Amino acid sequence: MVPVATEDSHPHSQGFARPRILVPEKVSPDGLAMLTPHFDVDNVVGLSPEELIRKIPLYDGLIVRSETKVTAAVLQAGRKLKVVARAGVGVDNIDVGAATSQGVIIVNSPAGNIVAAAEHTVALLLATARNIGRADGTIKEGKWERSKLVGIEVGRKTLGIIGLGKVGLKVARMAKGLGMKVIAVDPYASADIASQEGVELRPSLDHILPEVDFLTIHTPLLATTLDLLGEEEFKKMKKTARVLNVARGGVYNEAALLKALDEGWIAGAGLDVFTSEPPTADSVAAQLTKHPKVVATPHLGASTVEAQENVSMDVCTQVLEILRGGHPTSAVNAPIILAEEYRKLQPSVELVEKMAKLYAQHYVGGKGGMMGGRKFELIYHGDLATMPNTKPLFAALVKGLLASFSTSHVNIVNAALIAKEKGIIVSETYASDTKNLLFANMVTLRAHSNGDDGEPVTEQVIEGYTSDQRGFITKLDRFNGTFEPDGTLIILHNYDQPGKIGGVGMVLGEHGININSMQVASLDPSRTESREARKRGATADNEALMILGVEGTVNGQVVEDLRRSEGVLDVSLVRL
Ligand SMILES: NC(=O)C1=CN([C@@H]2O[C@H](COP(=O)(O)OP(=O)(O)OC[C@H]3O[C@@H](n4cnc5c(N)ncnc54)[C@H](O)[C@@H]3O)[C@@H](O)[C@H]2O)C=CC1
Ligand SMILES: O=C(O)C(=O)COP(=O)(O)O
Repeated sequence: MVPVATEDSHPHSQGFARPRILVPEKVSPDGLAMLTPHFDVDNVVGLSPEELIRKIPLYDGLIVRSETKVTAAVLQAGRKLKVVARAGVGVDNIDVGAATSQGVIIVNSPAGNIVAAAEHTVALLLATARNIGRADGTIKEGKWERSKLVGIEVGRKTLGIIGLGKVGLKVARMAKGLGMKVIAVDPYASADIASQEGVELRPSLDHILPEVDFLTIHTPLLATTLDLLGEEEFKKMKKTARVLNVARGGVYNEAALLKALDEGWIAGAGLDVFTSEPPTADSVAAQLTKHPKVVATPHLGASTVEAQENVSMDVCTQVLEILRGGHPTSAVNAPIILAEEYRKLQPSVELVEKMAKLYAQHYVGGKGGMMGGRKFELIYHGDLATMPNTKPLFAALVKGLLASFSTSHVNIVNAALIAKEKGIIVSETYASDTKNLLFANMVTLRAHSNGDDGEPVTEQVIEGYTSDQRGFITKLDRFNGTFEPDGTLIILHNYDQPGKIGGVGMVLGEHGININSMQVASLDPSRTESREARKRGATADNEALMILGVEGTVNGQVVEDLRRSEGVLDVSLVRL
């Protein structure tokens, strides 16, 4: 069992806290066990909406099923929240829009419980056909009612399916196995797949309603599917027809359904889901659950041991990934990046973030520069230029640029929005220069900004590549030289004269700073001088950059002392 903790008793509430995850519903321990070695997981069931809002500010992650309403207020209170995981399919209990604008990633398990949902649909199909609910109820009361409970067969009958998605298709296959004819409506379904499964796709509801003996609906609950079937539609059906709902309460208008049953427009219903769960006393939903023509279950579609293990593993894997800085495999509000793609992109994602941090600290930070209004171009070369999804690289750029200027939590969900808010303009170019490339994954960052006089545009360039999961920078503006962007770097712009290294070493030694690595980048022979360099008259081939990887406390005084050293033109301190 996962340990339960309250905010007061929490073992980490005093010191450095590990990320915390709140699980306010019953979620299978299989997945949670993956999280407990890394995070503090609090499985606290039965929180009221107010209690949830009070608790949520402490948490980095939230894992829910269908009972917890993740409202805009909950998301707003969850200042640390990075991910909300839905251990299941439907996210209609989560305010996805509010999450997106706050950069909170919503993940779900799109396929973990679809077999369970389809099997439950078939269970309700047979239960409504054979009066299983009433038979069970009366026999438990000591009655032996046979003549009142004569059912119908499903074989050779027609099943109508609205929504031929993952669950709908599985139901179709099972129904075919029961010898049923299956017809369906789904504006987005593949006609090929439908015909392969022996399902007739029809153009509209009117083309199935009069014909079906059973009707089942498997769409998500959306504005377009709310009240999809009302009085008018029920009246078009056979009086012997039975309807099923293992999707969401509200796709059938509940009041219309109650009337259709009472008036005898249809013969029965098998219902797993309701507009309020549990149905509030005297609500239409409550009346439906008690109706003699209804077989009702308390939202059990996904409640099998197997489905719960699947969804728990699916979402916990993603939560682990996200809270460690990686990407989900099935984000509801973020571009999906496949695991395979992720492995290929991740080193470049790290490189781009570091290039952006380097840019921000070397060219902007400490120089009174403004990030807003700058234009950036990310140019992908070689294999990178063929990646179908470069959104993570775009996000890495925004994250790196803002890291030293803002506490905004940038991710692939909100990167474009935040860049826009900060006035940063980013474009992406997929270069076709595969020939003569030294490395398979190269990326160039070009920045355009206003010069010191606020007028024409100066361009800075940072170029790099990844190899063997490591990132390297090969070009910094007019200078070529390869170095690994890692740790604390001092970048010295100096005249390329003998004795320079010794002088710099002495200054650093006086401050007790060790040099771990050193690279000299020399002027690119094919360069064109920047406008500033031209202004300085520094067109001779006697400039260089010295990039020092250092260890120790590098404060403003160190930078000042280095700047005063002879032959040094400029110094910047970069922490990556
Ligand atoms: N009762 C339960 O415990 C469970 C319920 N569900 C619910 O089942 C539903 C379906 O899930 P999946 O099959 O995984 O979704 P899916 O996304 O694979 O399929 C939904 C299908 O509905 C179609 N659709 C959307 N609007 C439509 C419309 N107006 N008319 C006809 N078709 C329309 C879509 O084109 C899509 O093919 C979801 O609402 C989900 O929450 C899923 C699992 C368990
Ligand atoms: O996955 C879905 O959409 C479901 O409806 C399952 O809901 P549950 O996780 O059982 O509360």
